Amino acid sequence: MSVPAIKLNNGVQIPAIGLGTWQSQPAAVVSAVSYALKEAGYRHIDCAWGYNNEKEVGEGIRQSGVPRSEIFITSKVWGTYHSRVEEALDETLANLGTDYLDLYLIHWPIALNPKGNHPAFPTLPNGLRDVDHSWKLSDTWKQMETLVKKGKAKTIGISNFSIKKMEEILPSAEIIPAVNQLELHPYNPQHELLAYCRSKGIIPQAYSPLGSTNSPLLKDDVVLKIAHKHSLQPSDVLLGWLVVHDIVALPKSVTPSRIASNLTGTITAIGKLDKEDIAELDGLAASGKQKRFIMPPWPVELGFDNWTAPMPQPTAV
Ligand SMILES: NC(=O)C1=CN([C@@H]2O[C@H](COP(=O)(O)OP(=O)(O)OC[C@H]3O[C@@H](n4cnc5c(N)ncnc54)[C@H](OP(=O)(O)O)[C@@H]3O)[C@@H](O)[C@H]2O)C=CC1
Ligand SMILES: O=C[C@H](O)[C@@H](O)[C@@H](O)[C@H](O)C(=O)O
Repeated sequence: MSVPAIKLNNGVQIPAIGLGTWQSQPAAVVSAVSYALKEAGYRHIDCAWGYNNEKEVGEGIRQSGVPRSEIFITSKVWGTYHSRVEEALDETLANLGTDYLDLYLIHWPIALNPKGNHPAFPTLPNGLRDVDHSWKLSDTWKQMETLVKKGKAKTIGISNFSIKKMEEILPSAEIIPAVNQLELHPYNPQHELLAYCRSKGIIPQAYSPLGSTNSPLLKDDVVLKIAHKHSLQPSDVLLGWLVVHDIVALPKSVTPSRIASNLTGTITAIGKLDKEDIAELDGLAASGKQKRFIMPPWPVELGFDNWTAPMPQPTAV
């Protein structure tokens, strides 16, 4: 079985399907990663310092016995480390037990106070996340670029960047981000943002491709109809739709049968989905189903369409 790959703007090939690890419990993620690599044929794992399970992901990689050189590993720098990106990467490399990453991303375009009241989620007395409003994103990107020069990250990219946020780093960037990891699925296709990414040579990666926790998109009537038409599973339809669009899909699972089918089913779906299916899925959000599932309470304007998360209200003084 050969997993399709997508060529990035630096010539590196990225496997189009990767295993997500957010909210995978530490014990479960060891076996999920090991199973994905050794038994199911995955060669791409998506991690983050902020997931608090990178040591266990590293253990899963070791237990798989698959050589490091065959695996594409992504991680992400968390907001409290925007002023010390190399320190964050060094922690991630130590956690994973490797000396380089294939891809390193800025997790969110928001710097958090590194000296705040929590190492990952510092808050102000009013309960809002403690954002460093004076920090320039272009300075975070400069630090990312040095990691490529040092060989610690083969490729660098961004995550959760709207057009507005990309425009804060692109004018001074020496290296154009290779990817932008975004919430992408038929309920949140972000057509305009993707067109902008493509125009800059930035490949989109889809997080929460099944709708995140408990995979709500698997129950969508159109997805079920298309699955039935081609004798596919709904997950195959959702993941296949992404890969057909040259979008990297990152389904998370700790369940062996799902880990396996998310790879094999996607490959089958790529060959079966027809133009009509793709067009119907492309238009689902516009038909009234637009929905985002991941909207952390950032107390800043991110510049995304359809971002309806309520801002926490500061307490009155
Ligand atoms: N950059 C960012 O800010 C973000 C990045 N991500 C990345 O994207 C990955 C995927 O997104 P995530 O939000 O985890 O959600 P997903 O859309 O991948 O959905 C995960 C859920 O779907 C279930 N599931 C997986 N496969 C199947 C299947 N074939 N049939 C039925 N249920 C299934 C999982 O259950 P179970 O595990 O129990 O099998 C889990 O409950 C993350 O793990 C992370 O790596 C995610 C969010 C934000
Ligand atoms: O990658 C996964 C997500 O971005 C996750 O890290 C955030 O949503 C985080 O839980 C938050 O509350 O900000």
